[in-house]
Amino acid sequence: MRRGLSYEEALASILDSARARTTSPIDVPLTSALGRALAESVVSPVSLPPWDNAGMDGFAVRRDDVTGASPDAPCVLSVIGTSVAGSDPSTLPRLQPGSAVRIMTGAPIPPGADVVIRVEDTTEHLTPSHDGHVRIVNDRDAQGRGNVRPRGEDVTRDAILFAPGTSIRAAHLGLLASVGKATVRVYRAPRVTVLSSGDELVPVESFDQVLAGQRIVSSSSYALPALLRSAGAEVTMAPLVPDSLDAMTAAMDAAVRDGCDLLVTTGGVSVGAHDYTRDALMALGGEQQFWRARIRPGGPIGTGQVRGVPWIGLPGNPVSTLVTGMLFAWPLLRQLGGHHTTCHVKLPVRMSESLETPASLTYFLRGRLVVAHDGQLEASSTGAQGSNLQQSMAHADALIVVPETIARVESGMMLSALLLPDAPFLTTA
Ligand SMILES: Nc1nc2c(c(=O)[nH]1)N[C@H]1C(S)=C(S)[C@@H](COP(=O)(O)OP(=O)(O)OC[C@H]3O[C@@H](n4cnc5c(N)ncnc54)[C@H](O)[C@@H]3O)O[C@H]1N2
Ligand code: MOO
Repeated sequence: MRRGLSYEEALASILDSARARTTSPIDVPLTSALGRALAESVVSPVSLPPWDNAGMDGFAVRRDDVTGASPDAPCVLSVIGTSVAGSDPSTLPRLQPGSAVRIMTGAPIPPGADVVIRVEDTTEHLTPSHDGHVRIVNDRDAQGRGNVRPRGEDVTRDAILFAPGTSIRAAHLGLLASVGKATVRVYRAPRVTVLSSGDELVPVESFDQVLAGQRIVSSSSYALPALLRSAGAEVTMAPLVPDSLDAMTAAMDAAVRDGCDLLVTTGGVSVGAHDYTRDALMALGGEQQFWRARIRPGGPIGTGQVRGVPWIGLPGNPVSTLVTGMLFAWPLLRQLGGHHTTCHVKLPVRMSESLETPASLTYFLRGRLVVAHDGQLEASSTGAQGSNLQQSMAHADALIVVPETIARVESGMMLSALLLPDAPFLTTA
């Protein structure tokens, strides 16, 4: 019997049920916009560059004057002015035949000029003359564009520069600044509250109880918020919840009352006598959307909504929590935050080892990636893969996706891998 949804069905179900739920647009100063998604179309009121300008330091000249110049037959022009970055283009002299204007990179091209000869191709470079003339000894810059960067080459005035849903990265900040966006309309960061349950769990500050042999640290209270923040979310980690229906119900109720865009629970979602999460959802009048997916780790994942707030119940084993947090909560938070792109980076990888995998389940193998000698990305498992083994995740760069149809991975087989959102740099074999 097939238990639960496939990975693809589960992801589609989670994203589809929250399509209309992007956070509200807010205006923020440009410097606070990094990592957010645009909630407006950005139209540029200016052309960039704003004027035809030089791509090299040198001399603005007329193409006809300099064509044919060589060390044996230098072209001698009289220098009638200088254009520096910041010069007012309307005050520059017009080039007549036989004249040149000294020019710096980025400075406006004077009228009449159509080529910039780099300074290295003049005798000015090594032996500056003081007779008001420049000697051009090479005409290679007179070919093609002639080191002239045309007005509007980068950005056309009145054109749409970015569409809503664009994720704002470093380069976007630069362009937004260049077109005058001191304030940007973005989707507010989605707020997610994380509730972790389990009588055995303590915060790291209570490590004495771990040493006394009675408790374990709630590692997911540290790992999961970090992962979810990498999706652009504001994460509130609620106090640890004891294993009781009343405690879980009260904690979920408080989280939703306090206001959040997504409620994530960890643990208590399987079939144990103390697994109260789904009962608490029901006690609050919530709805379960699905429970269980045909994946490992993370099979007992549950989703639904409580008082209109989407809920994802991540299984408690710490690796299952992180894997399902990455596979399902991360893309949902991207979508809630208005990002057009919600998926992880998917890379083709060649397996460098053979291993058995569970049949009829999509298996997310924690993998290390290296660039092999032939330039291909090569993947291997990080070792023992139990969903309680945190090292399997800590040493991973990616989740290698082994589809339901594959029961044995052979060395050399091509698979795809989802890069962890905070993956370290890839090494070379
Ligand atoms: N009879 C069955 N037993 C289990 C099944 C099943 O289908 N039938 N599924 C197994 C799978 S798969 C998983 S995953 C777990 C999920 O169980 P829960 O979500 O109910 O999680 P808990 O029972 O609360 O905890 C499981 C495990 O993880 C540790 N844990 C929990 N929270 C944390 C935390 N915040 N930080 C660190 N470690 C945590 C907890 O101590 C348990 O060891 O169920 C299997 N069982
Ligand atoms: O969800 Mo479980 O991860 O297979 O231990």
